Amino acid sequence: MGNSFGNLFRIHTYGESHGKALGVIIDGCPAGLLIDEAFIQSELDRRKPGQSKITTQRKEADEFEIVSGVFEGKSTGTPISIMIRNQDQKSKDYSHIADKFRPSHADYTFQTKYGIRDYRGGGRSSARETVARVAAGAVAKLFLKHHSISFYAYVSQVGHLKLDKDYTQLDLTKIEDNILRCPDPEMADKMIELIDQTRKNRDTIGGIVTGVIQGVPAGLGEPVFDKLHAEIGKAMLSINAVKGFEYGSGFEGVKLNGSEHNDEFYMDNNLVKTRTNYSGGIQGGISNGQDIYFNVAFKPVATIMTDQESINEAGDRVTVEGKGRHDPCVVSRAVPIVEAMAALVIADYLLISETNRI
Ligand SMILES: C=C(O[C@@H]1CC(C(=O)O)=C[C@@H](OP(=O)(O)O)[C@H]1O)C(=O)O
Repeated sequence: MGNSFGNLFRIHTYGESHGKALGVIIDGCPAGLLIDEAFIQSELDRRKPGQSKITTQRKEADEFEIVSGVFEGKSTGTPISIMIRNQDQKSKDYSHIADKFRPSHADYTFQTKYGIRDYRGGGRSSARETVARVAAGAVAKLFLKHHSISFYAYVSQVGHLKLDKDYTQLDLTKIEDNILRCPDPEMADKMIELIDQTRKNRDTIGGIVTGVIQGVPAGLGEPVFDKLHAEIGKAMLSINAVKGFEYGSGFEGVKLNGSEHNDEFYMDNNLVKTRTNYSGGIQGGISNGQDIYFNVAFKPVATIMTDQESINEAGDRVTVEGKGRHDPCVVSRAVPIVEAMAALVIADYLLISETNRI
């Protein structure tokens, strides 16, 4: 359990941070899809470690190998397996925590659940697992391009520094213009400086990634337990370090009255539209054709470069040294991960929606 995601467009990921390789098996991708390998690599490059001064300095090319499911450049309808080999593990950085529990990491809970754990780089609990999700998400995006569905994500907050514009007021073509992936250049500079200063202080900081999905037709989503926003929420909350999810008006919406919050319908030629979009493109758990937008909150990375008090497996009081190569803030590399998880949900729900009616 727990290593698979999705129903009809279904992924199964495998691998550990310091093992031989990580990867994904995608089951249910429709046949005949042109598998653009350059696009998959460009998506992996957006997530890979070592890409800037505000990320971990572990150097991984994250080049991939398609092992199955593709013939003459197209999907065959059989499971697509994509593998990414690890190259730059430094497992000795982790020998000091072999029997210690790092504060706010997954060490204690993995040890308690399984009675054994690969402590090297956090093993399976490492955010390196998300390389497999981004590879699968790239395939989902290729499929969804045929349906004119597009995905954007960007950094909207770092620590207390928050954009005061929403996605409709920002130029989303500017997201990749800076190492942080924040479309407001002035704010990006301030946020990068804050992350860099935090890194120099041997500490870490959190932030928010905003996601936007455009072009989703009305009618995607299941009515009761598998509401579209519930599935997007699960997808986002399954990403390492995520502590919060909200969509549409979210938590701020409680400040409005119904008279302000209701999204009035109108006809724009033959298209049904709403004058506002507090619903975030989903009503009754089903997409209504308007933009879907949401926020994902990432905690400060648990590994800090200072000593911390903790306990070992025997329950003795110990000091955990802060060392190794880690991200001072994950949000810049989380942007493609958020897009990938959103694409996986929409690909899955699009296929499900085709089974809803005769
Ligand atoms: C390698 C990646 O990020 C890693 C995520 C991570 C963790 O504990 O989550 C710990 C570090 O790995 P290591 O100490 O093994 O070098 C990060 O560099 C990646 O995302 O590809």
